[in-house]
Amino acid sequence: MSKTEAPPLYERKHLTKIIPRLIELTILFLCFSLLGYRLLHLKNHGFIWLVALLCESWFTFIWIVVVNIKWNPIAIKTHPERLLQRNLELPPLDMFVTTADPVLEPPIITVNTVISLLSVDYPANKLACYLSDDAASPLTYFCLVEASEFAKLWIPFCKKYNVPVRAPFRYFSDQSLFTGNSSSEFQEDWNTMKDEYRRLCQKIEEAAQKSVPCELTGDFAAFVDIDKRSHPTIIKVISENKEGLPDGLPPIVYISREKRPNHAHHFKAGAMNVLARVSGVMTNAPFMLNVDCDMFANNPQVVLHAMCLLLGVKDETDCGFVQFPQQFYDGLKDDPFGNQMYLGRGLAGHQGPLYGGTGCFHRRKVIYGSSPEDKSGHGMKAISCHLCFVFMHLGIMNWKDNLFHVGKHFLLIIYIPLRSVKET
Ligand SMILES: O=c1ccn([C@@H]2O[C@H](COP(=O)(O)OP(=O)(O)O[C@H]3O[C@H](CO)[C@@H](O)[C@H](O)[C@H]3O)[C@@H](O)[C@H]2O)c(=O)[nH]1
Ligand SMILES: [Mn+2]
Repeated sequence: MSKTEAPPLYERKHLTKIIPRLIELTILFLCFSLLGYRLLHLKNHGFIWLVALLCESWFTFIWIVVVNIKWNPIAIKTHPERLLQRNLELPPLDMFVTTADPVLEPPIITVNTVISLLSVDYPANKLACYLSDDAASPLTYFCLVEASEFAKLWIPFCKKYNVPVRAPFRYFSDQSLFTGNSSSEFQEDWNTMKDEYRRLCQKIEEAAQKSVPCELTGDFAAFVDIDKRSHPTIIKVISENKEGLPDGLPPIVYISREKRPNHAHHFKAGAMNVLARVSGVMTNAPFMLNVDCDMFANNPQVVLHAMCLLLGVKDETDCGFVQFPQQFYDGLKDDPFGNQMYLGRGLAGHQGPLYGGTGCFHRRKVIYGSSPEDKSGHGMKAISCHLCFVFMHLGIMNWKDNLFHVGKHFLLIIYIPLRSVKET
């Protein structure tokens, strides 16, 4: 089958339903009727009716906007199986995780985020994971080293049994995720993995109790007497996958960027810039994923889904970034505060909602501010100093974004750190 005849990697589906449309039109009709009624009888009533008329006019205007947005909802369906059938060489991806405080963001959470990314269904020799630690914490580095050891066992286990959720804390806490397989071999492997994970948690807990997790010598020497507000850059390569094994452990790099008290560090945006710059020198993948440290990839095929869009568009300028919606893990029953309500559904026709700051795959070129027309790679601008500038680049340079959801892919873990509870 020639390339042009290959089935598309994604499809746009119209979600239009007649009944919701009729309801929206009825409400609009009622709004206009009310406005007409107010206008006709305005003379007979006083100031109050005028105020009511203004309020109702505003509501009607908002409703017209809402009906416009919802008129032709479109969702995107991706086909990762078709991507795999094409036998293409999949493009490399650099994955970024940011963390800022090992107390407010416990390392076991960050470690789960990293492990869920390392074990996605994607060739390991095409992946690299970079962790930015704004606290320059030896504890975070220690935990990352331990996590890499655990991941060497966890990744083959996940791939062998096609584990549906690759964040171990979540996998081991939900029985429905592993009751399907009753073979004795699986049971044995499962028990081994559970023990390994328990051991990892224990090591991390014990390290967190101490003032320093281990002796600050050798690889840890960079952390001796470190002041998290003023220190030089620390970059540590934890694993490399030198043999380029597709089933091995992807490269893992720890980064704590330079900080000086008289230099604004721009919080997460500053960290993202450093991640983009360091990865540009080390692996320079054409695509980048950024995830907060309190989230995990809820679907092992998340990268393949994103690639369906990034590779499936006719022209790369049609898709600058692909973002996934977030869902809160362990939300309250019946969601009384509407935390899980997702308002972006169907917005693909409008290029999706605004960039949410996490769970997002970018083309590297977009972040560098390179114009879509500039195929030569010349004219690269300095990386913007705040990630919000990504929007501006997208707008100015005519890149487009894409919202994509097949189920919820990035789950946010809610936890209330004890310190904050006491403080409030
Ligand atoms: O100096 C800092 C401060 C924060 N972070 C990291 O940035 C991420 C998000 O910070 P957080 O305090 O958790 O912000 P939230 O309000 O929970 O996050 C939402 O809002 C942010 C913008 O305000 C976005 O950047 C996030 O992606 C989005 O999830 C976390 O991974 C932090 O570790 C840093 O790396 N360095
Ligand atoms: Mn957060």
